[in-house]
Amino acid sequence: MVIEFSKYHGLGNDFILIDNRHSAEPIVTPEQAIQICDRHFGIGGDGVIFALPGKEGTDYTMRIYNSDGSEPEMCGNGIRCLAKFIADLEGKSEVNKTYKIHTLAGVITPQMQANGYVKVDMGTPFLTAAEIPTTLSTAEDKVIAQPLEVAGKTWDVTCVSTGNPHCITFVENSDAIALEQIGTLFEHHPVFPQRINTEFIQVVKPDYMKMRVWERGAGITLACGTGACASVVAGVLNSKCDRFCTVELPGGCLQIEWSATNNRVYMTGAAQQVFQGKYSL
Ligand SMILES: N[C@H](CCC[C@H](N)C(=O)O)C(=O)O
Repeated sequence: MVIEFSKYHGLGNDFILIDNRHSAEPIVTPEQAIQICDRHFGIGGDGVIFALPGKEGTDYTMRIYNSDGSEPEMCGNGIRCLAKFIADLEGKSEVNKTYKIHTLAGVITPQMQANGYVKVDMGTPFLTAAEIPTTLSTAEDKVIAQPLEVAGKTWDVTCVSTGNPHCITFVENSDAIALEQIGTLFEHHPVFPQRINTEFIQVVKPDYMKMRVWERGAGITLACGTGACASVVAGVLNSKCDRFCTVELPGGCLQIEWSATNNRVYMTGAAQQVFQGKYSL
């Protein structure tokens, strides 16, 4: 089977996007997604994203497979890429156009901005141990600055779900973290029954933080949108940052706001198409 695809990235977090509007199920299997994402034997990417028909009153449905074939609930950089992909498919790019996208994390609404960026209402964060999920605290308790032993060191971690699970720890120097060695130890730690995305945050000033990330199902990526949102929520919960914060990732910057008025998180950033092609499965 030959599939047509478009390659997009959000701050270097890169995805293969597939027009799946003619089928209610993804036309590529998780096993095929692993092959497609391989950077030597396939197209190369952090994941595969499908634009499926909308349901329950939404315009489209987003499904995504990580590069290890697992299916996460949501992807922040990915949904900005999807919004751009949809505008390209529909042959129009309307400033302030908002798409209603059905995801496994609920209905998410990306809005096209005049400067070409995309602003996304990411919904409300989930903070109890049961909602992450994690066994680090009792089910109905929040997980804020809790000790977690990883690689012979005790880390103070705060857990936030943005539809997908995140573990955030604040460090003096995010560049000094040996992500290659410890990222997978966090991801597969037994206190995270659905694995975890882990963010290492250096707060430069109250409205500016640096972030590095080890993603569940993808490893080290250049950016993580849901992770940036979760990190600002964790920063506010730990009184380390403002509710409106710039997050600098290796691939670029995102503007994140955790609204004090409606408890929703907003993410604004770029998303770009880099090439299109056909791939033989
Ligand atoms: N690897 C993540 C999904 C992609 C999230 C990230 N790429 C983003 O931009 O939010 C997970 O399994 O939860």
